[in-house]
Amino acid sequence: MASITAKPFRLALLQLGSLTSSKANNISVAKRAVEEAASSSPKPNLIVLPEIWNSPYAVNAFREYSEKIPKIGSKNGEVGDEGETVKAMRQMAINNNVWLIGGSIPQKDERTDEIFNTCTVYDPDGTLVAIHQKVHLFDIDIPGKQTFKESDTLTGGKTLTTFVTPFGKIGLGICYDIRFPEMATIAARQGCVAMIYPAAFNTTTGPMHWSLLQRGRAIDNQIYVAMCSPARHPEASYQAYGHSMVVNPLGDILVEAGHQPTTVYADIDVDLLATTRRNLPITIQRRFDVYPDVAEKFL
Ligand SMILES: NC(=O)CCC(=O)C(=O)O
Repeated sequence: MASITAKPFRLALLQLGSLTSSKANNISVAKRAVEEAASSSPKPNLIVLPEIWNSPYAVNAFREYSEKIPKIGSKNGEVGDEGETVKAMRQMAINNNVWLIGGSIPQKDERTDEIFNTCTVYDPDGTLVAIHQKVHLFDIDIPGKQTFKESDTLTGGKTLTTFVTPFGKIGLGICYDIRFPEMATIAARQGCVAMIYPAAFNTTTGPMHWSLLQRGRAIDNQIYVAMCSPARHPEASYQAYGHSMVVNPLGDILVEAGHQPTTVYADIDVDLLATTRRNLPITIQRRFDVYPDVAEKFL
């Protein structure tokens, strides 16, 4: 297990409301919410947007709203042909001097013509520091309740994603990815202090599993877990659950939104990781002689 190096930090989850079919509107909504969160006191270090916030969450919309995303390491002003949402997110990070997990947006790979559900992360200089393409596509059919098939238009990503900040290493997943516990376990064993998932559960699966999944991932791995959802929108074809949430390594819910537009904040106390791991020493009691270390090939 990699050791954890981290400092206390403050997290803000933006549960955006007033999202429409206008990308320009959605960018303005996000920009305002980032400004408001960044000007709150104490100022958050890391701000998170929800899943697919610049486009309707609908399989037939993803291609139309998709954008080109430049390479990791690309800097502000260096890239001429990046999409308008990426440009806007860089500016949000720079203008507010914060780290920004840009939720997710539909990404077009111009080389292969594939569309991905993609999260980008920016440092306070606007440098693109991480890209996570949703690995597990949300294909479910609960008759009479919830049917969705991302794979109709999206392609699944093939890599796991972590990034390093001055306050610690963070693991990324997107929504349905949380149902696959290996991702969080690998991130924890690579030294991540938190797994953060831009997300959009719905009114069927949200009440069933939203909170349990986060608490489970947190307790199993003794890390912080956060999910950031859009607010519910009565006119949308997909009813997002809301309830943006942060859970600590003991599985306690630190903060939970309702379903209305709001921003929730949580202070990440890194000492609690060490205390939890000392008091419940599962990280040093694993029996890799009985089962292999799932993280080994990624370390
Ligand atoms: N956008 C998603 O991946 C939704 C996942 C979801 O609702 C679930 O229950 O899992």
